[in-house]
Formats: sequence, structure tokens, C-alpha cells
Amino acid sequence: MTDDQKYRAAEAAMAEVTSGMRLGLGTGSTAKHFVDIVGRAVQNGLDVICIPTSEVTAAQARGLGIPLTDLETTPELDLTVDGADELGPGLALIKGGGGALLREKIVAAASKRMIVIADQSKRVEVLGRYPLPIEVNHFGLGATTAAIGAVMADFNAEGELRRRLKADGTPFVTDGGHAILDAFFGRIPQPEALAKALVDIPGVVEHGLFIGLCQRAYVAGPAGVDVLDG
Ligand SMILES: O=C[C@H](O)[C@H](O)[C@H](O)COP(=O)(O)O
Repeated sequence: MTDDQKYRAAEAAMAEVTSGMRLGLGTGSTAKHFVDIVGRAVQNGLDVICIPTSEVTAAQARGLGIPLTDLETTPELDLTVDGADELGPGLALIKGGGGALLREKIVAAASKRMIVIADQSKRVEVLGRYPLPIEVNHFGLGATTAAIGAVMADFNAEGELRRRLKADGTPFVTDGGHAILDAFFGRIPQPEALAKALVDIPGVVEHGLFIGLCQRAYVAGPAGVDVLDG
């Protein structure tokens, strides 16, 4: 059911895609549907050039014959379509559940428009129930972890800070070669202030709060797809 909703959100977002566009391709189970749909459209003549937000998405896109470029050759994109882990008021997002937050944020920021596609379970009144992914440099990991812990205390976090592991128990490493810490806040009523506090910590490469980046969301539920504008 949820996967069907993810597909329908992805399908609805295709209304925004036209030939000639430079497109950012998101990462995750919802974005995967979008990439599949773009792949079929390319095979039927859609003329787009794309930048993937992860190695996984890049491999999927290559397999579908989607033409790819990079931000050196194409520093500005028309549109990025991506999933989200949480979608809050003002289309503020938590992203990075798949560990792709750094490339996703760079690509979204390089795009004239970013659109989120999601099933309705992602909508929240207050961000923070989903643990906030924070990408950190391996050098100084202990000190950076302690500094993030102090920020969590300042922001009344309800839970702990955990290093992300893979299913086999070894540390997760991002496409950029960094570690991920998952911060269990419970509630993030002031995402802007938290975002600023996190980027001020040396060793924090990026965090999963996407604020002011997303202009529209296609959110699918049992009754259809809602379009939310930020
Ligand atoms: O790092 C991963 C991305 O931010 C995903 O877009 C996010 O985790 C949502 O993924 P999914 O569509 O699988 O729920």
C-alpha cells in the first residue's frame, strides 16, 4: 500500500518534467520509482539531462539509459525531485535516512525548484520523530560526537545519538566517505536554530534538515495525491 502511494506520488511529479530540463534525481525507495518513470520516458523520447544524488541512483539511471552530467559541467538545474523522511510545516524536511543527505542538499541547492514526493506517513506537525541524520568527518569523531551531544541537550532532545551501522554491524560510510550519526530529538520545534547550531560544529559535514529548499510536495494517500506548496 505504502509502496503504491510512493509510486503514485512519483508519477504525479512527472507533470513538472518537460523536455530540455536539467534534472536532479533523488535517492531512496520513493525517488527510485521516479527514476524508473523518467527512464521509461527517456526511452520514449523525453530529452533530459540528469544529476544523481547517490551512487545507487547513478547506477539505476545508467541502467535505464538516462543521460547523466555533473555539477562541474552543469552547475544549475531546473528541477530536483526527491523523497523525504519527514515533511513538516513550511515544507521543512528531514532527509538522509538512506545516507545521501550531502549530495541531495548540494543538488537541491543547485536547482531552481525542488519537489518532494512522499506517501502520507511522512507528514508531521513537528519535525523530529524521525532521527536526524548528521554526516560527520571521521577525523575527530569523538569530539564532534560530544559537541553534537551538547547541542542535543540544549535543544531538549528526548533520545540518544547513535553512530549508524550497516545490517552486518559495521559502520555505515556515505558516498563522500564520512560517518553518519542519528540524533533522536523527538521534537524539533525550532529547526532553523538547530540547523545553525549544527553547522557551527567543526567536523559536521552536513545535516538532514532541509529548510527553505523545497517548493512543492506531492503527497499520496488512499484518496489520491495532494499537492502542497511551500
Ligand atoms: O538519504 C536518503 C534520502 O534522504 C531519502 O530521500 C529519504 O531517506 C527518503 O527515502 P524513502 O523514499 O526510501 O523513504
